[in-house]
Amino acid sequence: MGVQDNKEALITPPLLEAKKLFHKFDYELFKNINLALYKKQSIAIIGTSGSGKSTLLNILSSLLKPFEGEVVFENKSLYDIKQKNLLKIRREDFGIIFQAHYLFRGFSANENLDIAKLLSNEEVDTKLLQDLGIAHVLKQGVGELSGGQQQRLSIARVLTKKPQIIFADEPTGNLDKDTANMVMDTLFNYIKENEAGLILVTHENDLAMRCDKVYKLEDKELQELK
Ligand SMILES: Nc1ncnc2c1ncn2[C@@H]1O[C@H](COP(=O)(O)OP(=O)(O)OP(=O)(O)O)[C@@H](O)[C@H]1O
Repeated sequence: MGVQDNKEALITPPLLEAKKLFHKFDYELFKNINLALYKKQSIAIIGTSGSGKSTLLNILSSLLKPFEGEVVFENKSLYDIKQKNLLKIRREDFGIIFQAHYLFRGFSANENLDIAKLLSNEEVDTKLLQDLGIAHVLKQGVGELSGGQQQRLSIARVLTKKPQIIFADEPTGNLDKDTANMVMDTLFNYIKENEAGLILVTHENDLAMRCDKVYKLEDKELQELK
């Protein structure tokens, strides 16, 4: 964050806030997790395999309820929001990009984007498709696309609905380094242009370091690295 952004952070409430999150399965996974995401800000979470990064992202994105603590969106705890409204937030405000992308395989790339267009009343941004390097494959069936092209199509679909917060779990996992950087550029541009925020889970330290803030999930707690 620049000086100007820091000033802004002081007067603008966070887009999303995690307060004292504690989660366990058969054993304690993490505790005392606090973080705040502001508009135009990107946060990376790194950590060894099994440290609980995906679980934390599931909690932050409302898909999983923590054992203790709360996630606050627009000044309200997610757990005080009625189910119907929570579904609306998930559909409209949260853009969730996971490793396994849920594209409709019997349909073309274009038809997959039409679905996002219909659900959100937003137009598909052709520049976005060019930036992601998939503008030329729109007529092809999803099954004919490479894994990396499918991944980028699923990112385009999520961005088309213009979410306020992008939650991305290894969004560049199938991509070579240059393409991964291109996808990250697109995500960074998106959050700046749309005053949105990004929370990224990744194994790639280089990609993480491109974010404004970097945390490591280690010894069951979030350590701030940047
Ligand atoms: N629903 C569940 N029930 C029980 N244990 C679970 C569940 N989900 C995850 N775990 C366990 O919690 C631990 C953390 O998993 P998680 O996927 O959050 O880690 P991660 O840091 O994202 O790992 P990776 O980098 O390998 O994807 C793992 O030991 C996993 O087996």
